[in-house]
Amino acid sequence: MDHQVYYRFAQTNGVPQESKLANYMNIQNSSGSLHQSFQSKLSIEPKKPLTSPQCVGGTSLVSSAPASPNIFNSFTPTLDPSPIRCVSDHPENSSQSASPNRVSSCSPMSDVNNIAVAAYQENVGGTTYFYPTTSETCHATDVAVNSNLTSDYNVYPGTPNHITSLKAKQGASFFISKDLQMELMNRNALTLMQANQQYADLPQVENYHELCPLERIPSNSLHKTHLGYQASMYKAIHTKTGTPYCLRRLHGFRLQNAKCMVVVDLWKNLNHSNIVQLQEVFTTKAFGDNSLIFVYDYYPGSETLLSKYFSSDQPDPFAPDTSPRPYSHQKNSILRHQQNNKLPEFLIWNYIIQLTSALRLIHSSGLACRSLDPTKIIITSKNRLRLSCLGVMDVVLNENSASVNPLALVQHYQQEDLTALGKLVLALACKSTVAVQRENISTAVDIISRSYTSDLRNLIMYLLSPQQRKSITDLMPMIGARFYTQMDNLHSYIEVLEYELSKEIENGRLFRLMAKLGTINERPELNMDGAWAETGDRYMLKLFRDYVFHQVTEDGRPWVDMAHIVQCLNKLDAGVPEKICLMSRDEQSMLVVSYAELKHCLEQSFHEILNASPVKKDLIECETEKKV
Ligand SMILES: Nc1ncnc2c1ncn2[C@@H]1O[C@H](COP(=O)(O)OP(=O)(O)OP(=O)(O)O)[C@@H](O)[C@H]1O
Repeated sequence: MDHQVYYRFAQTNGVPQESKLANYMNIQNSSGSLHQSFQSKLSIEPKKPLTSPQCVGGTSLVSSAPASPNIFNSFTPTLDPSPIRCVSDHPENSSQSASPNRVSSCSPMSDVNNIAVAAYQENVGGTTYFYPTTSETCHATDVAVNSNLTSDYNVYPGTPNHITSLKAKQGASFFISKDLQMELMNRNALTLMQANQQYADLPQVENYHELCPLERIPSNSLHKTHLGYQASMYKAIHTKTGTPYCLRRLHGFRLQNAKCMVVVDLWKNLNHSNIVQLQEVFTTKAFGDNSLIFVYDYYPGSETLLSKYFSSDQPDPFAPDTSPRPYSHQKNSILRHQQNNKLPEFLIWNYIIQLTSALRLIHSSGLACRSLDPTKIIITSKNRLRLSCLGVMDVVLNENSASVNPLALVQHYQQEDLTALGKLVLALACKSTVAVQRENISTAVDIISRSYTSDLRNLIMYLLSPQQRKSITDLMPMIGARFYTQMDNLHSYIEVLEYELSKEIENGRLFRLMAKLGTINERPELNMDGAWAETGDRYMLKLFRDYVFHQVTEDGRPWVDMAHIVQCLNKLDAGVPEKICLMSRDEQSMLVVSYAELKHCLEQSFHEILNASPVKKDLIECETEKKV
């Protein structure tokens, strides 16, 4: 089959693009598809002109790679294998030396992001080549690496060394890791979750709608929690911002006075990574009663420490043994249970660090938690703990009477917090909530002395000792160097997340590019022009779309290669001077075109669409306005 090869430059108008811009050569190709044998035939082109350095504005991209049409072989994973050197403009370069072969009709390649690329053409053996003009060519001696030179495109920076081992484990990918993806998607799904039919009649409460219970709402009002008040939890969406929140409702609660709102304001200002932030507190009759609502940040997929570690499925080893077995027998079974189920010590210290960190802020703000309980601490992924019920006790008990010294009261509650922390750590170490009951404490401490370090035991003993006046700051030396381990783990995890994020930034960039391509390709009409998408610049982009996405093997089967797609899009985004060969669908014509030209076509065509569009929005608009 005969193919006509056209070298196209700048002349983007005219229908079709195959208007003869240059001489052509005929190439025999048996299959007609874009495959290697065809490519090898094309690479017979003389190398000399094609390897000449090409200067883009003040920056020269000196490439040793042949610029011959390269189809399958060009799918190497790097953007451009050639070394890229930044060359400053040299006065000598600006004088254009005329060459007999250079035709004055050569049109400078039009502005690509303000980068003018001029060109001349030359006929070698019947094939026309286009080169940058002398003014643009730069001598190697002029090369001066200018570190301040900024480009309008990003080059994929590779993977940081410390991530590579992890990457090797996970398997390199263009996308965010599967585990993280699943986790985030799961959270999204939970955030979008809607109440089923049973709760369809839940009202809108002030600015919060789409209420969805986070636990079964007990129909029995005798099911009391929170100091005698029935309580329920909902996810709700803020009507104005669309942000999800968590509402804790106390049923049938009448607020006597508004003094407690002073403390509420203190809680609202408390911001810490281990605290569920309180947003607001209000009363409502929307449920048909007097309800008190506490609005907190919503953390999808969280569960309480109680449900995570103290499952009711397993019998508690510390539960009173009614059988007539000797005490030693029960102690042995507790030991066995503890050995089989015990939490790793580093995890317990991890929790201690998080909880003490939150308590430190709370106490130093003149407040007390008062709900340090496994049911009021939520845990999300990566063992992140958060105190989830802050401020409720202060409002419900509302002890702001004149007779009470508020400072003394807070100090008392802070001491209670520390005792509660000791019990919590003991319960976690024994995996038993019954272990913290007064009669079990000595057995429990004995048990943990056998399983954990003396540091952990000492911390628990300190917190549970009734005599001393304790302080949260006393715990810091007890935690000691474990802080550094925790920090190191956190920093490593941040680096992993940043690496995952950087991949998605690249994907976002390519998505915007594809959004532009998709907006242009196959558009039925623009400004009453039904042939718009099939002519001029758009025709080039259509062929490019085929080149990127519709490659086939020699025998016509689809060739799906992500690396090829990503590489082509990256080169398009960068507008590199590398040329590719595009073929019309009827296989009668081929066009040799550079990515820089294609990028220009894309920008031009997209602008045409934007200019005709009444609404210019979101990503595409941002992207476009940034570049214009
Ligand atoms: N801020 C929050 N974001 C998301 N889910 C939360 C949040 N706070 C609590 N939850 C979830 O709501 C559910 C109920 O929480 P709650 O604090 O009422 O615990 P509980 O074990 O039911 O305690 P109680 O028996 O005292 O009501 C739990 O599954 C918990 O994980």
